[in-house]
Amino acid sequence: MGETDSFFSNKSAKIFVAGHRGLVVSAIVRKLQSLDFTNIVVRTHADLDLTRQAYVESFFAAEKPQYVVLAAAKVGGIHANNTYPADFISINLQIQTNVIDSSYRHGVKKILFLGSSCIYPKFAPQPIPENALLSGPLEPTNEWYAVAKIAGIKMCQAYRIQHVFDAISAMPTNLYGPNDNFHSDNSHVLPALMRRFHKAKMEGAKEVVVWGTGSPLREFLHVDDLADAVIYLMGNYSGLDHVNVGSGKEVTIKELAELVKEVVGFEGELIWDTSKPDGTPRKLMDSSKLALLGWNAKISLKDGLVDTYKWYLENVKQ
Ligand SMILES: NC(=O)C1=CN([C@@H]2O[C@H](COP(=O)(O)OP(=O)(O)OC[C@H]3O[C@@H](n4cnc5c(N)ncnc54)[C@H](OP(=O)(O)O)[C@@H]3O)[C@@H](O)[C@H]2O)C=CC1
Ligand SMILES: C[C@H]1O[C@H](OP(=O)(O)OP(=O)(O)OC[C@H]2O[C@@H](n3cnc4c(=O)[nH]c(N)nc43)[C@H](O)[C@@H]2O)[C@@H](O)[C@@H](O)C1=O
Repeated sequence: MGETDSFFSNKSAKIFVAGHRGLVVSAIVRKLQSLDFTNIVVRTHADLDLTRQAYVESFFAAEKPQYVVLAAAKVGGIHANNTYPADFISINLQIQTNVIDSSYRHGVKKILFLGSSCIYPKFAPQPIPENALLSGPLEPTNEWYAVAKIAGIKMCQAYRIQHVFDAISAMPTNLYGPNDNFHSDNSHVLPALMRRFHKAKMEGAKEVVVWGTGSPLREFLHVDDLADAVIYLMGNYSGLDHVNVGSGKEVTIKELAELVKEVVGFEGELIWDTSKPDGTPRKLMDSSKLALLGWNAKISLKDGLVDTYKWYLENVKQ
């Protein structure tokens, strides 16, 4: 354990990337393929339900992956988190417990667990350092998901301490890009607004409704940058503590809405629905630990939005 260069030296090592149709996993698979990794194992949710411990055990016994990236999860925006708290806590606890434990039991050399910036207290110091974890109350709209993710970090740490198992955790900020979830209500803000502005443009609507006050600040990272960071950490980090992964740039939701509106080419007005929750007021992460390890984000929000809208037009049924 602690040997960090072997990941890049064996391009035929078997890597299980859990959650393969998702935003993050599809980007990680693209990144691994671009680096000539040849033995990437994926399973659809229908083929392998990761909440079922016996199925997960059988899968690991049969496939014996050498590396695991765990990005399968129950994921959604502020409305989904607030509406389905039981799903967000129970599904995520089950998936991560099954996958981390089976990885250890079946001799996986290294696992990376993906958490989220929502693990931090609602009023954490800004930018948020890794050691702000468990220093205050969570944001109520996503505390169930956050508690599951915090348990994932602690499980990786506990297995490292007790079993000398190379389990690391990365905490991404709000992500976006190709293969995002563009659902009208359950998605995150960026794909939700892209879809709503596009629909309004096509229908010649004069107004688009945006949730909340527009004042919360969010940090966005393109999923290709996140995939690059994840692979970088697989090859260059083997520590007990989790690592923040952000772009270092934040915008208000109002600024984001104006930018998405411009990229999509919608020319009407924004109407703010203040009956909808704002969520946490600000969550800019301090990603200096990752910068010290040698990694920084490359894709600007404007370029990332243009790329994502192009993908949306080519791939999402209008
Ligand atoms: N998107 C974001 O802004 C952020 C995401 N993250 C984290 O990144 C990771 C990936 O998120 P993201 O790609 O956005 O999410 P997606 O919803 O796009 O992808 C998650 C994937 O997990 C699969 N999955 C869910 N439940 C199960 C299950 N029981 N068995 C097998 N597969 C399952 C989903 O399949 P299906 O759709 O069929 O259920 C889906 O393919 C998650 O850990 C998330 O917490 C962290 C910070 C921000
Ligand atoms: C990644 C992260 O994602 C979630 O937390 P969140 O950052 O609050 O995410 P969000 O993208 O849903 O909202 C951001 C802001 O945007 C506003 N907003 C405006 N209009 C729409 C809109 O149409 N849809 C949505 N979803 N939000 C909107 C919304 O009111 C809020 O102020 C959690 O799942 C959390 O667990 C998590 O990990």
